[in-house]
Order: sequence, then C-alpha cells, then structure tokens
Amino acid sequence: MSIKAGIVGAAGFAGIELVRILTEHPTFELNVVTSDSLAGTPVTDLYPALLGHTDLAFEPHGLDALAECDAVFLAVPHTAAMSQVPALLEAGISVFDLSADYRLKDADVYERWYATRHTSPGLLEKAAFGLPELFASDLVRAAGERKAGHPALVACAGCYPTATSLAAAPAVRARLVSGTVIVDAVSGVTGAGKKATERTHFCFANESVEAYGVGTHRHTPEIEQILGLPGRIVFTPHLAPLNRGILSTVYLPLDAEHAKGSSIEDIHALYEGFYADDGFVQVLPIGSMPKTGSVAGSNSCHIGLALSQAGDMLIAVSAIDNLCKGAAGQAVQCANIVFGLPEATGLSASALPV
Ligand SMILES: NC(=O)C1=CN([C@@H]2O[C@H](COP(=O)(O)OP(=O)(O)OC[C@H]3O[C@@H](n4cnc5c(N)ncnc54)[C@H](OP(=O)(O)O)[C@@H]3O)[C@@H](O)[C@H]2O)C=CC1
Ligand SMILES: CC(=O)N[C@@H](CCC(=O)OP(=O)(O)O)C(=O)O
Repeated sequence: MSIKAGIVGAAGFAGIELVRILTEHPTFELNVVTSDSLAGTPVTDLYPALLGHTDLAFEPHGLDALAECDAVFLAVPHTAAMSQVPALLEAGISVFDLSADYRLKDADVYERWYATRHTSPGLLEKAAFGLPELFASDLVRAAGERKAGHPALVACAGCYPTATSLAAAPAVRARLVSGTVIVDAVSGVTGAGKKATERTHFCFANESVEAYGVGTHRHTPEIEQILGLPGRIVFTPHLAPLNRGILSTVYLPLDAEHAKGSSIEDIHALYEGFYADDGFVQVLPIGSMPKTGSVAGSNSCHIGLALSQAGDMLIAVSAIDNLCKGAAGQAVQCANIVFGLPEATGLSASALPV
C-alpha cells in the first residue's frame, strides 16, 4: 500500500521537516511539495541536507497540484490554512493542519486570540485534536471516518502546548492540581518560522534570551483547552539562541486534599503508568531533568519531575524538538493513526546523541 501525500508550505521550517520525515517513510509517498516563492526550484537547491533523498521541486500552491493526494499536510500560517481546508476536504483529501486554525473548539475564542474571523467554524467540531498521547480517541474517530469514505481533518497541537500539556496532563487528569498553573517555556528560533524578524534575526537572537508575549501569548487558550483548566494558565514563552527545541517548566500547585502525602515516587509512578503505552514519551528517572539537545531531530518528549521544598508544588519539565514532536513529527504520527498504520512508522529515529 502507498498513500499519496503532499505538503503545502514545504519550503518553510515545519514544511521541510515534513519533507525530511516523509521522504524516508515506508508507506507515505511524497509526490507534491508547494511553495509560491520558490516554484520550479528543486528542494535540494534550498536544503542541500536532503541531497540524495528527494528529486522533488517546489510547485505553486493550488488544489490542482494536490488533486491526486490522499493526504495533505498544511505547513502554512494560520488563516492561510482555513482558506484551503474546506476545498481539500470536499475533494476527498484528508488534511493534517499544522496551523492553529482548527485547534480551538470555540470560534469566539479563536477570533479573540487570533484577531481574525473564522471562515469555516462549522469544521471546528469535526477536527480531531492532533496530540495522540492525550486525544487518542479523537484520532481513532477520524480514522474510522476516513475508512468510511469521509476525509479526516486533524488540527495538530501547537509546539508549546504539546510540550507543556504532556508535562502537566498526568497530574491534572489525576486531579492532583488546584489553582493557577504557571508555565515558563523556552523555544529555539526555528519556532518563529523561516523569515527573520527584529526578534529572530541572528544579531538580535544570538547571545540573548528574552521573554515575549508575556500575558498575551495565543497558546494560552490552547493549553487551557487541552488541560481543561479555563483561566488557570499563566504562560510565558522565551526565545533562546538555539535552532531547535522547547523546554517547558510547569509549576503545578498540588491540591491539599488529593495530593496530600503524595511523594515524588508516587507521582513518578503515576506518570510512568500514564505514558506506559506511549513510546514517544519518556519519563526520566527521579533526579534527572530533560534537555533539548537530547530530543533534537526526534519525535520524543522527555519529562523530568520534582517536588518543591515545601512539597506543595509539582515541577514538571519537558523537552521536545519544536519542529518534530512540536510540528512535523506529530503530524506524521497523527497521519499514521488516521491511515491505520503503527503510530511510530517513519518516526523511529533517535535524536543525535551529541
Ligand atoms: N516552526 C515551528 O516550530 C512550528 C510551526 N507550526 C506551524 O506550522 C505552520 C508553518 O510554520 P513555519 O514552517 O514555522 O513557517 P515558515 O514561515 O517557515 O513557513 C511557512 C510557509 O508557508 C507558506 N505560506 C505563507 N503564506 C501562505 C499562504 N497564504 N498560502 C500558502 N502558503 C503560504 C510560505 O510558502 P512560500 O514558500 O509559498 O512563500 C512558507 O514557506 C504555521 O502555521 C506554524 O504555526 C506548528 C508548530 C511548530
Ligand atoms: C519562537 C516562536 O516565535 N514561536 C512561535 C510558536 C511556534 C508556532 O509556530 O506556533 P504553533 O505551534 O501555534 O503553530 C510563537 O511564539 O508564536
């Protein structure tokens, strides 16, 4: 069996990571990669790292180029995705959207945080949430729909929400947490996309770390939705001089009644049990903390756990590669599930050890 795939926005950072993964995938057959600004250019002219792995050239965006695809990955900015999704679904093509356009279930919340009108709010309910470790049943439903002849729409989770929610979910779902959850997260510069800005230009980003979007970042409602904690997330992202990686430190106040007497050993066992069947999540031994360098280039999420000195706060730290588990790898993981393949197909590479 081969599944014909296309990538829209393939010249961007998330898009080219999809090219890297899909050219090695045993079942997806990458046939179309689109970019308006680079139409006609071989992929390897822009990204020589892929020499010997693909002969594809970028094609202009448009439904015609994608018509033969079974699956299309949208690696385009938000708003650009929702202008394409309805037509792709109508053409019978399953869509894996890396943008934020179909992540928030409430169109009003989307419109408030993204300051733009949602043009297909009727699809928000249909969209499966693309974070397999926490929303497996959504993806199983989408797989069933696809099998019955209805194309799937998967709204892949954002990069910071993925790292943060994987760190927090076992404690939150076990009702160990009360009050406000504070998140400090650090991202590499590829998280901001390919176009250099005054924040991401080498000369400003190198040798410097800064907080941004303080109190206002659009991933706040997404994390609240995933964890079911409306109004209880304070999220501060930081930009660090790395290419790839997110490190998210999550401070979870423990509920006096439920968490009373919980030791770090109890909580560690809870996390290990929660992720026992999830091969991409590794809960590190007590005393170890994750680092972005240990997951770069892989679809892994490493989680470290500690209690505050007073014992009333769980500190959960996670590391992912923003381009892989935070974007392209996660999208392929979702596509594997939707097309009935083992979820790790094409994603088993380890990170670079050094
Ligand atoms: N970078 C990351 O770590 C993550 C990114 N994402 C999401 O993935 C998407 C892509 O992000 P990223 O790769 O970083 O961004 P980039 O800016 O690197 O790339 C975006 C690509 O989208 C294309 N594009 C821009 N506007 C349109 C349009 N109107 N229609 C079609 N294509 C368009 C551009 O293509 P062209 O070549 O035609 O100019 C460009 O190559 C975004 O939605 C982002 O939020 C999600 C998780 C993490
Ligand atoms: C460092 C940086 O700028 N990161 C981006 C988030 C990455 C991204 O592309 O957002 P999604 O995960 O929602 O798609 C930001 O803060 O907006």
